[in-house]
Amino acid sequence: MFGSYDSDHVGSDDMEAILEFSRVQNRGEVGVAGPSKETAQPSYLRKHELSARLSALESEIQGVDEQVQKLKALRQSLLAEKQEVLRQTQAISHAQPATTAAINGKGKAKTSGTIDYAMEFDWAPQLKGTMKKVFGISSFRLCQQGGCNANMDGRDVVCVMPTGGGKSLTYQLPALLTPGCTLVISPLISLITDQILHLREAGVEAAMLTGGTSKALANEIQQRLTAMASARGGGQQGDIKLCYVTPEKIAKSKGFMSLLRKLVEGGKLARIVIDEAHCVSQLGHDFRPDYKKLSALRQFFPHVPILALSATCPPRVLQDILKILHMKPVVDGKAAPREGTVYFSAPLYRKNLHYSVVPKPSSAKEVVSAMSQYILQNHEHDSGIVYCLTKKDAETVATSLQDVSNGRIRTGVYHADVADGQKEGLHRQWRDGSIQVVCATIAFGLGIDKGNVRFVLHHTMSKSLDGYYQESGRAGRDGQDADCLLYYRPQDATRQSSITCTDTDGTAKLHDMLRFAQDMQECRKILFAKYFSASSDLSMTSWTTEESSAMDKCGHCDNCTRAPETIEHKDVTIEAWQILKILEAVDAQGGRQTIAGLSDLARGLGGGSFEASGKRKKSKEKVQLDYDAVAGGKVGLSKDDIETLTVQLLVSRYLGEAFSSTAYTVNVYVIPGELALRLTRLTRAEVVHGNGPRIHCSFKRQTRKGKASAAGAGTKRKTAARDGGDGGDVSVATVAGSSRPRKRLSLHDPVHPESEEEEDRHVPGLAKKKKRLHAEAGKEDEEDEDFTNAIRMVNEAEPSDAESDVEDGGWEYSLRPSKVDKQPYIDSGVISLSSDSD
Ligand SMILES: Nc1ncnc2c1ncn2[C@@H]1O[C@H](COP(=O)(O)OP(=O)(O)OP(=O)(O)O)[C@@H](O)[C@H]1O
Repeated sequence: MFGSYDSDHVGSDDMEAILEFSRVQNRGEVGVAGPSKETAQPSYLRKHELSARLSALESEIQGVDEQVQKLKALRQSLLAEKQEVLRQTQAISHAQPATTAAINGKGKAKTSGTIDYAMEFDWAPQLKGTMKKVFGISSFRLCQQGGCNANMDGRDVVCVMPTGGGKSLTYQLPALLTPGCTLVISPLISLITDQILHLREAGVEAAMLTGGTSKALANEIQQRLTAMASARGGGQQGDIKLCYVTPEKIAKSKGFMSLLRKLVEGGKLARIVIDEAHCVSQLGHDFRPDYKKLSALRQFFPHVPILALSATCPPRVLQDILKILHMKPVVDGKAAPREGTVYFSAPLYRKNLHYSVVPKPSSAKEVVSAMSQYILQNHEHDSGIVYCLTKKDAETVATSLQDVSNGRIRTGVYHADVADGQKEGLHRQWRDGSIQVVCATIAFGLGIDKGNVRFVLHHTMSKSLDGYYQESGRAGRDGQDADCLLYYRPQDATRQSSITCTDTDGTAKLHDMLRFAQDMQECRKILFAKYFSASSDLSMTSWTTEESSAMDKCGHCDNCTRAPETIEHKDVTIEAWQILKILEAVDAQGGRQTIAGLSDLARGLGGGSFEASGKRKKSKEKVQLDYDAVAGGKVGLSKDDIETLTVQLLVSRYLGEAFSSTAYTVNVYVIPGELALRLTRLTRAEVVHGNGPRIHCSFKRQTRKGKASAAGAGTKRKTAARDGGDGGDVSVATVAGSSRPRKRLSLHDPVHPESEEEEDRHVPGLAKKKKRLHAEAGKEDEEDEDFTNAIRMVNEAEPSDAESDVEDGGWEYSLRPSKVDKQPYIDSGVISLSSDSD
């Protein structure tokens, strides 16, 4: 070692080092490892040695890193293989391949190599046994059996069933029969809470992890899931069979994702259920950004089956769901090849729901009396819901219903401002029957799972037909008969308009709702079918059932069973022309009219004058309307008929709306619409001679022998449908869902004089008549005052309703979008406009 030095290059430093080295050697310390080495070794040697050690270590670490990478890759592939083996094991132990199934007579193959999941499989006894034992349900409905079978077979599934159809069972039942935990992603905490409540009542181990779960409880649940993940073998006592989370948990919690990974690695994540799956798609109206992030699930856990559930899923939304969730194209659930997402859909039409639109009296008291009478006479001991427009309405209706029925109807209130504890209490009492009727805003419903709701009344119509379908759909979820009554009066159009006015899409939707409410001819089922096929590209076949095609009448809604003499369908082109002319004159003077105000003015109430103000006048002044010059006389229709016609003209664009907002209110006025000129450019004589478009409208009429009772509507329909009759007035009817005879019910349909002339006959004496008209005008002014207050109230209440009706403010539940640019969907409705003579 010493000799290896080149003496020519030895300097004084080196010499010192050499001497030092010799001294150390003499002490026999060279090569001795230990603390003294560092000081003893010459620094140049130490440098060399350390650098050699460093590179050796680095190279070793690099080698280890490479091995770690390789081992990680090996682990991943082993895990994937394990998942596949688990899946196959499950499939082999449960599903019958088509050929075997055919031999067994179960799960018969429709065509070679495909599986009919709608048939019975080997696990049928367990499915049915558990369904009965745990959920108390004896038979499957719609596509539940198919959904369960495909789920049990470890397939990816998309299941589209109407609201209340029973989608939950399609995953809850398989969750109980397969090892591991089923993860359910659901949009609302209230919905999750309700499901958990039900499952626990049924003795099922279910848990929820949401932003609202306390830290202690979340820790406990996570520990239980971790223990499940690492436990060997199949199910253990106390395993969490269903774990519900909101999409935010998946999108934002890394800890939860790593917990899921552990479950997957332990083979304990049985399936992932995505409820309200249409929320992943931006093409759907209910898009939620956090739902979109669910796409990560398939990327992270490629072998865990996914079940996507929705109440309505138009084709383009379905395609989007499949793409975002990385699911394969759909295959028919009744002839499914081994590859692909098994697809099931059930008709949207629910034949146990009996729809009626009933006239809504003009005074608030009368509305509540009508409802009370309806409930006591048709559903005295049944549970129901009354949907109201505002929180204030819900409270008032609840109190008044209880008062007017002398406490026989026990009511509760539910809206966004009700404290959580109270909501839970209400829920409990409603379920156990101590509260009979819940008066609520739209905050109540999504996820409210009470099967035996026998009636849903709408105190004010919904703001869209989607909303109405969904809200009314909360009736009869147990499949038994239930009534859906919409209390409608044209003035409610204004109340709703004041809320939806900022949104063009909202206005279009409201007009669709109004067309439905005003229609007194077309079957309600067909109206729904047409609307949904036009607004959501949903095939009409969604409304086809085993018994009838989409375009067959239901035979039991109000329009199918209406006695012909209870409506009058007539040509009202002249009256429409008059209304438009009067409005034109008002508009020319800078005046404004509400629906109610226009109706009064058209009939000559208030002395036939109107307030001219606005931009064109400096101050408010009364202008006397010259009826003969402007419109060839007053309009000879009753107040209600004019309002009905006004709404028809509104939804068919002969009239438009103008809004004027103050800090607290939005006032809604009717103005000449884009089509108004089609009529107003003509003279009265031309219209009389049949020039221009013709306008027909249906009006409710009372019969002499009996009255078209709101209270008896559902019953009458059912009797008619059963007897194959025409739904004519009957004196004895039966209660929904029973054959118990019931007394004929009284009417809440307000008396409508058909014209001033007829009114004259009923009220002899002009002075008397004038007195009454003025009194009426005064009363109506009062109503307007109330109405303005109501709008004020709406505007105060609605924003918070809208925000807090649903969790995670800003997200509002509705079934599907509607296309703004679509033309009105009703082609045979109340109004018919013919331009042949134009
Ligand atoms: N086969 C069945 N027979 C009788 N009742 C059933 C059946 N399946 C489910 N139900 C009941 O129907 C009701 C609605 O079920 P579920 O909550 O699953 O509906 P859903 O399709 O999820 O509705 P939504 O879309 O409104 O949430 C529940 O009360 C449930 O117990």
